[in-house]
Amino acid sequence: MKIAEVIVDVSAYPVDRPFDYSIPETMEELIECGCRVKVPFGNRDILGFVVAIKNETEVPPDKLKPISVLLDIEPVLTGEMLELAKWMKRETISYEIDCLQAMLPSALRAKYEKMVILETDVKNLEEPLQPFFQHATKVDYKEFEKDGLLIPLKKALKMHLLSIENVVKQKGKIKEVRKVKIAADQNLLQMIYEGLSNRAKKQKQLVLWMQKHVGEIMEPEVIHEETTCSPQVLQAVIELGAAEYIFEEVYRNPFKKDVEKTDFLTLTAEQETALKDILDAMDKGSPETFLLHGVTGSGKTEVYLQAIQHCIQQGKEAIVLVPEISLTPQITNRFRSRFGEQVAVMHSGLSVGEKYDEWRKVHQQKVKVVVGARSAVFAPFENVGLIILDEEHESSYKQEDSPRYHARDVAIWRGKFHQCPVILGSATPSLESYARARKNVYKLLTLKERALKQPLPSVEIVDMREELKKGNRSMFSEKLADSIRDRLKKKEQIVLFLNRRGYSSFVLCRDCGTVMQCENCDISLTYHRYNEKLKCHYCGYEQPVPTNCPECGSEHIRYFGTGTQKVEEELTKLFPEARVLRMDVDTTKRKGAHEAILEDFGAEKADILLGTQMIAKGLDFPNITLVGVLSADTSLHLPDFRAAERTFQLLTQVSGRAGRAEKPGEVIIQSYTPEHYAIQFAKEQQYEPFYKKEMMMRHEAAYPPYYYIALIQVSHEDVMMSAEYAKRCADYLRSSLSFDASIIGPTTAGIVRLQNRYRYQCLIKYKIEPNLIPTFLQLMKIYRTEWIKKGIVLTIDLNPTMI
Ligand SMILES: Nc1ncnc2c1ncn2[C@@H]1O[C@H](COP(=O)(O)OP(=O)(O)OP(=O)(O)O)[C@@H](O)[C@H]1O
Ligand SMILES: [Zn+2]
Repeated sequence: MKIAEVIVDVSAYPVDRPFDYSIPETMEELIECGCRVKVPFGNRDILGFVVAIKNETEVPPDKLKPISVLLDIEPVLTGEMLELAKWMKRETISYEIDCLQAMLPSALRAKYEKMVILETDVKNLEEPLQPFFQHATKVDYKEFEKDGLLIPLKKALKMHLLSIENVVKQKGKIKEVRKVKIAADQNLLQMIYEGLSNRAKKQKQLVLWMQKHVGEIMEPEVIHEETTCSPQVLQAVIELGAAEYIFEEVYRNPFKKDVEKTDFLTLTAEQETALKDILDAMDKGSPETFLLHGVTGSGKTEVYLQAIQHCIQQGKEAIVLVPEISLTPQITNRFRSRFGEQVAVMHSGLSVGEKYDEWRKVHQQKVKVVVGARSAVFAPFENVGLIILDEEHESSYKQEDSPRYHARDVAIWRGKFHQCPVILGSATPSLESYARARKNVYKLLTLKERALKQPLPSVEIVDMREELKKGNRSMFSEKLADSIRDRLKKKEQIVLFLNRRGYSSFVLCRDCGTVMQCENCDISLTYHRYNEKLKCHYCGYEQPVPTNCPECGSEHIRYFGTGTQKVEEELTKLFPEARVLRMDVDTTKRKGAHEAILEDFGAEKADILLGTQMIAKGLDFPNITLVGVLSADTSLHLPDFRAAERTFQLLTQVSGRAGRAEKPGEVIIQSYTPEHYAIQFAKEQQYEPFYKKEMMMRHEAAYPPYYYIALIQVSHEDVMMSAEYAKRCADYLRSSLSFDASIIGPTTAGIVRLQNRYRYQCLIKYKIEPNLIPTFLQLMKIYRTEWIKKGIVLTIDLNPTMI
């Protein structure tokens, strides 16, 4: 008898290990490692992944249960992925099941119909399969199941004569998906909530959750995933009127337009040198990591493109990672215009079905290149020849939820597995990567000049304190206003960058100084003009703007700070002739909106592009000659040791949008702390001096890259419980770790109360600590077996990107 080791889908189980199940005879020829199955666990059937197949087990025969259902006859995960999950689980202290799930598109977690598609001439099929495809090219998988033809089907799949497609719902040529639209009326939801009896606990929970997502449209799978409610519970709540089903058309081709082919550019000498080293590593099959440090506009992308070309010529595949925020059509089109149909794109803007389609192209080896955000690092290619992380310094490469992996680490692991090089590219590398490059752990490649030899833009810093003294209370300094006027006259384009969102950052009572706060979090609420409400950006809580101060009753309520909407208003007042496009979370909510705004700006349908972080990266428009940074300081004063680094990176990146073609660029940075070194070095646009200064600061404070850090966070609804268990946690760490590791805390977290939970944390700094992982695993075990029952939530984040 054959035995399967199965990782089961219960991530709250104290022991994280595979369980043995017997393989029923009917499945023996069909089952493989990487297939999903249903297995009995406790008193129900749950999902699991087969991670190994063996002949023996220590489980006594009367305890051994058989696999109930085989979900895939083609494995969804490769052997590489199963191995990677084992590594990730230890590296990030998470459940193996969470690692495995993170590698798959969410469509595989949803309900779908499986169809078998004919990929060849019917005659090439084995005889028993032929009748199915005499009159159809698409046949329901269930037919084969019913007729016991899974074995020949599997064979045909292996030979790529057939393929399997998962379909959400089909009607004619258009694919429709069913979505859930949550009621837009907060009061209605509240009434439904209050009307539910306390015994309907799950339904109450769901309605409570819906109150934070008023009016939103979501896929039911997303709701199930986020709330763990069953379809029955959702159905019941929909019947009560808290939400309704709507149908949306889904165009399964995520590319709206075809792109024209572009040719390879003749490389500059610097690009040539960099490329040569990369190609050498590819030819030698050497898993080297390169850090491609190139100033903005130096043509890093062209180097990637030519390296990918070489990779394809070698018959291998390439993975390109881009931060979600800059995964714009501009970027993806540059890859599509070179490699056409050989490119798949993966990002969060796609629907569940589209994501799945793209993933399947990769899984079935129909494409050679994947361009995507963080999770595309798991693209199931089997013959990877090159992995690229563009803008490698971006914090979005680190996943903030379990499994807390960094795409850079996963990329390097895969590079070793496939014996292929990894390129980390940036104009402003993270300190960690640059330090590694200086120690020759990574190989440093440098592009010092812009591709067309254009000079970097000139940068001027305006001291906003002086403006105030002069009596200028506007958001625009005289200098910036003059320059904007000048460009409008010359019909050149302007980018204005604001590191904020919403209309006003916060609302304050002028008499007593009370700032309107979220009910659930220790965070001030943000005013949103489009619905005239105050909103919490952390938990989604919303309330109307009070007419009187809740503390002192005063009517003197004032809006503070500047958001993009407010800037836009002032812009139209100052420059009524200017055509302004605003790009922030509010204007890009609708699918494709991002794309449309950039397209309009590219077609010069607007003079000014005003936006948040979204516009700092990747934009490559020749007519932009002025970049204005309205307030450089906002990211500088965050309580995080990377605040200066982030500010420097942001300012350098956004400055780099100016003067990329023939016309020279100008950058104006407004600041209330112009003397700060991050701002001064950004003015020089010199990475090296900034790096040296910042390394000194990190050295003094014993922070990365000199030390590693790990962050343990404990939270509970009761502040005393949270404090108590955080202390137990710190005590445990102190008793288990060596003297080389310093443990700071427990202290309260930056935001103490979030979503009604009080948060404490311990920070661990260490250089070499052999006991670290075993200690964490042990701590996790204590948590999972005991503390979790008391309502404690404990998370461990190794190398956190934000603290
Ligand atoms: N060898 C070359 N010859 C001519 N033009 C080039 C060459 N290399 C790049 N370019 C052009 O220079 C511009 C900047 O290149 P690219 O966007 O690749 O730079 P980058 O380093 O990725 O920039 P950033 O980091 O600012 O996004 C692009 O318009 C690109 O087409
Ligand atoms: Zn909140």
